[in-house]
Amino acid sequence: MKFAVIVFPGSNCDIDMYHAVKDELGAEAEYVWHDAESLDEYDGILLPGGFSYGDYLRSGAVARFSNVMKEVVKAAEAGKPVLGVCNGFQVLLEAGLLPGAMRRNDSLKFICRSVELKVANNETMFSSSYEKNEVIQIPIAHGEGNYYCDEATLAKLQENNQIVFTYNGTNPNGSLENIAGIINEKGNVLGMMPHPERAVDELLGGADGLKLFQSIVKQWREAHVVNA
Ligand SMILES: NC(=O)CC[C@H](N)C(=O)O
Repeated sequence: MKFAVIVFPGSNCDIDMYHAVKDELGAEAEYVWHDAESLDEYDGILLPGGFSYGDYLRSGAVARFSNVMKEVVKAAEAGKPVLGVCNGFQVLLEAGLLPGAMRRNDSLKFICRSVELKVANNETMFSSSYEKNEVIQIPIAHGEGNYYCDEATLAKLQENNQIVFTYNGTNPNGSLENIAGIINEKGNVLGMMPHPERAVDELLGGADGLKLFQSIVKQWREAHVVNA
């Protein structure tokens, strides 16, 4: 399985993302610059965190117009796994690949620390290696992680089981219903504010994020590897 790690001007978690999938997971990975014309050769698309285009206007608002986003939309429509972490999640929201919007943290402060997450849905291609309601430790690092959507959208997210991760205990940013990560209706585009790529090795303080990447590969193998 080969991953593309999309790099925008201002991305700053691309190296962590690459390290997570290449070195810790043992999958193939390549950096792909924002002006790329095609993502056809990749099986999975990763949008890392950072401050794409300086977070001007709103975080993710400029990045969504970059060349590569047409290809990300194409990959999502083709059913490939697309994961957006932090700024990557914000880009997916701005691009309309996920519903809702991101507001500034209710404290109006940038928060960087480890938080507890609950795996609210473990029946997705990104979370199948976790137990249902498993509590995991994953770092956050954001100023705009206060997820918001209107009532009708929230009802739909709940009905379809699209809320994959919630904050457990303290909600660090004021997000609606403690939402930390959501998936699209089709089940192949996940956005989350916490950084699983920063929790892939006990030496880094924890490895709870690794199962997310393992889930993606597991699903891909089941779909692509033909038993002889
Ligand atoms: N780590 C990140 O991706 C930061 C995301 C975004 N720029 C914010 O502050 O909310």
